[in-house]
Amino acid sequence: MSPKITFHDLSTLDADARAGLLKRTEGDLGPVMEKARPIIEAVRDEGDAALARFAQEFDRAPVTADAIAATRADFDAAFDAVDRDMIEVLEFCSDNVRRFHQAQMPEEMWWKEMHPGVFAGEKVVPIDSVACYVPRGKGSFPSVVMMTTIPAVVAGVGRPFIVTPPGPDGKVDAATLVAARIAGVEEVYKCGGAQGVAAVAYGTETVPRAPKIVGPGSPWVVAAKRLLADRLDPGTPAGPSESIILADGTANGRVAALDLLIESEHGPDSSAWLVTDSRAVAEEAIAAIPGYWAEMGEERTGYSQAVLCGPRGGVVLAPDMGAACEFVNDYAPEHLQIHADVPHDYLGAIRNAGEILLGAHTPICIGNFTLGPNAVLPTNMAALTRSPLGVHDYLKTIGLGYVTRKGYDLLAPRAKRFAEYEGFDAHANAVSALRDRAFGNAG
Ligand SMILES: NC(=O)c1ccc[n+]([C@@H]2O[C@H](COP(=O)([O-])OP(=O)(O)OC[C@H]3O[C@@H](n4cnc5c(N)ncnc54)[C@H](O)[C@@H]3O)[C@@H](O)[C@H]2O)c1
Ligand SMILES: N[C@H](CO)Cc1c[nH]c[nH+]1
Ligand SMILES: [Zn+2]
Repeated sequence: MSPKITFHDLSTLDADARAGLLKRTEGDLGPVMEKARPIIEAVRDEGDAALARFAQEFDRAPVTADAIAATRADFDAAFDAVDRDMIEVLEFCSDNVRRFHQAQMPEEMWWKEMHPGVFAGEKVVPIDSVACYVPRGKGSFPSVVMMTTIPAVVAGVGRPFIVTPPGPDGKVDAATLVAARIAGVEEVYKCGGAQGVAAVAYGTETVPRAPKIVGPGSPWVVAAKRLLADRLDPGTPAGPSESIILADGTANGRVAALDLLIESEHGPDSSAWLVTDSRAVAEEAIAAIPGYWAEMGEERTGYSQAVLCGPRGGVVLAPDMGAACEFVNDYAPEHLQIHADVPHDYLGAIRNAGEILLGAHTPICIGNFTLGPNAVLPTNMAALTRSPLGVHDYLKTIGLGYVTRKGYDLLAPRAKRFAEYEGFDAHANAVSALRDRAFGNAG
């Protein structure tokens, strides 16, 4: 018999119980942080030797300290190992991801004439290097290679590279290497988890140090990013996957249930909710789920049941769609899909989500793999303030200014007045008569 799917009627919950539904596993990383600390210190002190030891211990992978980098031969062998149809899929999807991110690129430089002779603007520059974390614990993720490396290449990052756990054969997942070569990135290092993040933060004999790491990961990765945030930019927080399927009374509960299962199968630490104002849709979805579990493998079913029958997933019945949308906004899910005859009607009401996928023909897996927009999205409520991974994560802007003599005459007296108010003598002097004298002008 299938375990009981979690069900909450929002109209019966008090504020504390409602707030409890918003919680993710990332909110409680204390024990993982404690265990990640010595792993980080070992990598800092011992470099590649520690990476090899942790690969053997945590990944059961026979990796040695002199073989942390994937070789050209590994890449070539990967193209032989991956089926031709999968390579075609990787090429097709990579092309969509590339075209989306090319469209996202800002102008290299812009100027605005604020007043006659007063010019202000910005120059956009790629960062020098970046590490792309590609998970490999409860699956392999060539899609994450596409989502992290392609925007880096489009943005023009000088040295993008990949860190990823080795498999039990001591090798990098073959499709990960194929996706990397398609993206134009041929530097891949076999280190994952907290030790992979530490390798990037400190550098080892083999792994180059980088100022930034992007990409999703397990709590080990998230914890290490937090612990090392003063040494490297940890990018958008992207932890265990999470989703909300928002459905109104026009939705087909059986199809909504199929889509609810998508992100529930990532791991027992994921979160996945169906939120609807229709008791009929809720009941139809709950009735359909056991049949879908029967079509899944044992491991994925176990993860999905842990999520949908536990405290971080299931079905939420809202009194109306206004309340349902407000629940979504408070939750700020990584992935949101809207099941409704006219899904666009709800677009205006949603303020907080990593992505909004509209309609029953846009399931989250299409966004994960094939659509083009980035699927590395903010988790754990970071969507309240953060955006999906994109070219902007690999770019920085530098402010620009240029003032002619005519413009100077307009700005200088006001700068002087400001400097006097803030009490900065040199600031004031630099825009006083002293400047004219320094130029050698009379007066
Ligand atoms: N937000 C996104 O865009 C996105 C995309 C894909 C996956 N994800 C999420 O990323 C996560 C991937 O997790 P994963 O486990 O599959 O891969 P992972 O590579 O992130 O984590 C596996 C690594 O964790 C370390 N580890 C595991 N157990 C350990 C232990 N007991 N002690 C020390 N280290 C340990 C090991 O180094 C191992 O290689 C999932 O939670 C998934 O939901 C998110
Ligand atoms: N759902 C993940 C982001 O949360 C992306 C992904 C990759 N593979 C499967 N799913
Ligand atoms: Zn997914």
